[in-house]
Amino acid sequence: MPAPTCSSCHAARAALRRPRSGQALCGSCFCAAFEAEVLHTVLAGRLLPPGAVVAVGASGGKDSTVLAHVLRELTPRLGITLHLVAVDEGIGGYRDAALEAVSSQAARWELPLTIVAYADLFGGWTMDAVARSTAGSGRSRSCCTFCGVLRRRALEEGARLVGATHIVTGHNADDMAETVLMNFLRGDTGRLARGGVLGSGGEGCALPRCRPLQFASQKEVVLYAHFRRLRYFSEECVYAPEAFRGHARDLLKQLEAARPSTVLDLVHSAERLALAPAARPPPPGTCSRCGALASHTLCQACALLDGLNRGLPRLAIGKGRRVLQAQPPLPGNRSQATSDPVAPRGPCTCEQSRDGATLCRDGGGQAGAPCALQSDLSATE
Ligand SMILES: Nc1ncnc2c1ncn2[C@@H]1O[C@H](COP(=O)(O)OP(=O)(O)OP(=O)(O)O)[C@@H](O)[C@H]1O
Repeated sequence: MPAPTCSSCHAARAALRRPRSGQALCGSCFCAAFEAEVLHTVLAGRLLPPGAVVAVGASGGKDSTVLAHVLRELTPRLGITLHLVAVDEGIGGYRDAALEAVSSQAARWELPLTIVAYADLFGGWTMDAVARSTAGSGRSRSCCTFCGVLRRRALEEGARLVGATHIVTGHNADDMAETVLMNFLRGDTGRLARGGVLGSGGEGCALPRCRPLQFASQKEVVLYAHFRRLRYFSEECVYAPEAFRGHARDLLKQLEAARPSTVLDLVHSAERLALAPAARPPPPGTCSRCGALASHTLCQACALLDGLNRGLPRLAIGKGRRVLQAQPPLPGNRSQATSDPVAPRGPCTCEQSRDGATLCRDGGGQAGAPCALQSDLSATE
């Protein structure tokens, strides 16, 4: 049976049925509709005002490739300037190839590109070093936690470096739905409360950031890249298989098979979610070390770096963080981002007391008190 005619231009043969509406469209009408929807998201949400200098978080993957391309198409309508900012996390066998993809995109599209590296920003720490430090081997389940927090900080630093007024990332509807599901599964009400908003207005000293592809499904992002013939890097990060996100993704796929609107329904649920007053997180303050927005004394990035530099990497995750906050600060400065490289310390040396309770010599606990590192490890495994 021949393909139906495009229901928009009524001239070309339809090349796809839109997953969300079932509408039969040709490739160019689909791309035009996709771009119009992103434009609507940006304008309706007042995400990027005319004159904005926008740092696009460019990973070389499909989402940020599509985001950069669409925004470049929309630049005349929006009156914005684009600058690609790529973060080199220091992940051997993965990021180098992705950065090559970003560099060739920047050259092809004639967009300025700036690359910032964890090693330079975070006192010598690369993600491979963090992974070795957290697990004693090359892999760790908490890698994505560290990487997510540090990448957010690195993107902020990179955006400031290029004089950006706004940051955009390529998170799509599927990414958002996974995050909502994960926050539900973890009972993380604080993140649930923030999860649905299209972007942050730049509280504290942070630059405003937003996700213009938040309502675009992953399938449509891939279709757009296909019809626009965009080349991108598609390998999975070497640490991703260990992440909890993978379980949320699998669950979402099953739910979507039974109910195709699951992804967008979850995104919209998060938008409308209102927490009971007692469950609302306290208003954030500022990090005592770097001045970034923080719900504790230290922001997440400074707390993680502090834990790493003390040789107690997991102390900054979960309950151990409270113990870490009580520690006198290590000599450091703004986010420790520009501090001299600090050699990673060895693992905590705990000992067993006579009554069998674990005592800690440098795990952050008081003499004779249970080791905070030990209890934190069990909380996060
Ligand atoms: N190394 C990086 N440098 C700059 N921005 C990044 C980097 N990694 C991720 N981002 C930004 O964060 C967004 C979400 O990244 P994440 O890896 O969680 O999802 P993804 O679906 O794989 O995205 P992508 O397909 O763009 O790689 C990306 O679209 C990009 O905008």
